[in-house]
Amino acid sequence: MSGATRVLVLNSGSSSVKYQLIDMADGARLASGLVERIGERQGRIKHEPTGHPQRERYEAFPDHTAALGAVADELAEDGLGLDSPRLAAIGHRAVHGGTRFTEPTLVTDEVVEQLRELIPLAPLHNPANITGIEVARKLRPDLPQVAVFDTAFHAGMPEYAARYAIDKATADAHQVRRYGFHGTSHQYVSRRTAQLLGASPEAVNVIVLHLGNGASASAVAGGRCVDTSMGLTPLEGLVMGTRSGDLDPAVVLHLHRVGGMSVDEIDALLNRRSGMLGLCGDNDMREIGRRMDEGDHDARLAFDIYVHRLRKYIGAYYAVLGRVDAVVFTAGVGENDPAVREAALTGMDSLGIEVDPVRNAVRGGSPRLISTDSSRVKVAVVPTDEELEIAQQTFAVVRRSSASEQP
Ligand SMILES: Nc1ncnc2c1ncn2[C@@H]1O[C@H](COP(=O)(O)OP(=O)(O)O)[C@@H](O)[C@H]1O
Ligand SMILES: CC(=O)OP(=O)(O)O
Ligand SMILES: [Mg+2]
Repeated sequence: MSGATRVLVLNSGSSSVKYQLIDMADGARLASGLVERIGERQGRIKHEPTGHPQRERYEAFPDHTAALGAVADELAEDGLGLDSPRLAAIGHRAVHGGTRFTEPTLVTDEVVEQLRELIPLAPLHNPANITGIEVARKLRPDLPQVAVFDTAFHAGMPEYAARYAIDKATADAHQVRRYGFHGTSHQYVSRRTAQLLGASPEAVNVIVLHLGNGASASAVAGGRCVDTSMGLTPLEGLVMGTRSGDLDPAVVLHLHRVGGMSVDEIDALLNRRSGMLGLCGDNDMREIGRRMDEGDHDARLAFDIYVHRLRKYIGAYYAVLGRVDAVVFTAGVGENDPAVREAALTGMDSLGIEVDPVRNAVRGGSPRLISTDSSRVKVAVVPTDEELEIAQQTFAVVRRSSASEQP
């Protein structure tokens, strides 16, 4: 591996692939990009070679194999192709690791098989992750591939937070427990927040609100996750773009028994046609904001439901942590939507949380405080970087395994 210090990270989602090529010798990002709308009539690839103009192309990517082929071609065009001897490894986001995977893991046939077995618990995510791994292994069979799991950061949650209050034997027989997701983001953002506060991660308690298409909250005490809002699958918790989040489990039984819906229909309803999309017909918060400005009632109500759920989790995790040093917003909505941030925290002065409206309105791409100077609890916006975190964890695995191979 001598001289090979670059890591390619692939974050394969249900209809997109995000990627970054990072040189771990100096942390330099050499290229990054995004393939969107895979499987649709027209997709898009946006490729940004660092220091050079970005390239954007519209074309159909029928599946993830085609999308990853396009990523490889774009990288090759900048002399950063997958055949480069400087590439040390490919790191993959893997969403559900079950009870088996709680650490970044070198990919083998057996690991892929286990990921396949976990598909029922992450139906929107694990299939795409597996395709990403398979394509990358075909392109560079000689290269270490590392899977970094969304569930890993939450694996150390106390058992009282991880267990559901159902019959113990049944839960154990089917590995029914709360796993939590977006862990790479919660880990990265909580650590970055500590840095922003000038403290060590061990010294701070933070509530992280990862609000993207999928959304989750976590309570992080001294660098360790003590509770998180997603559960057995990425369906529990906050209201999301297309997912319902929390509901009375009897809703499922009712829709089946009385509504006559099949289990698969209910699954599709709750995962793909609920959340903001189900409530108002749009799942993009930008569009919802525009509609609210025009006085649209459904958009307003959807926003209020979204915010109400968020406030409940903030209150709950405040109580779980006891002392909160910071509330931090991240991911697409959290980083870009001042209206959500303000609505989520308004009226919490008695909890020591005061948002500064001017700071909150400022747009920017770097970690920043948006609380007033007198706010006892700091409020921050910290852009997440799951790809950087995956690259670091991937490189650490590769270095460890090559060190252990030395005679
Ligand atoms: N400027 C913005 N204002 C409000 N919401 C935004 C803005 N930009 C992006 N978003 C929201 O972020 C979401 C995507 O977040 P992201 O973290 O990229 O999601 P994912 O990684 O789950 O695909 C979009 O669906 C949209 O709702
Ligand atoms: C786990 C999850 O919900 O991921 P995403 O937000 O990428 O959909
Ligand atoms: Mg995401």
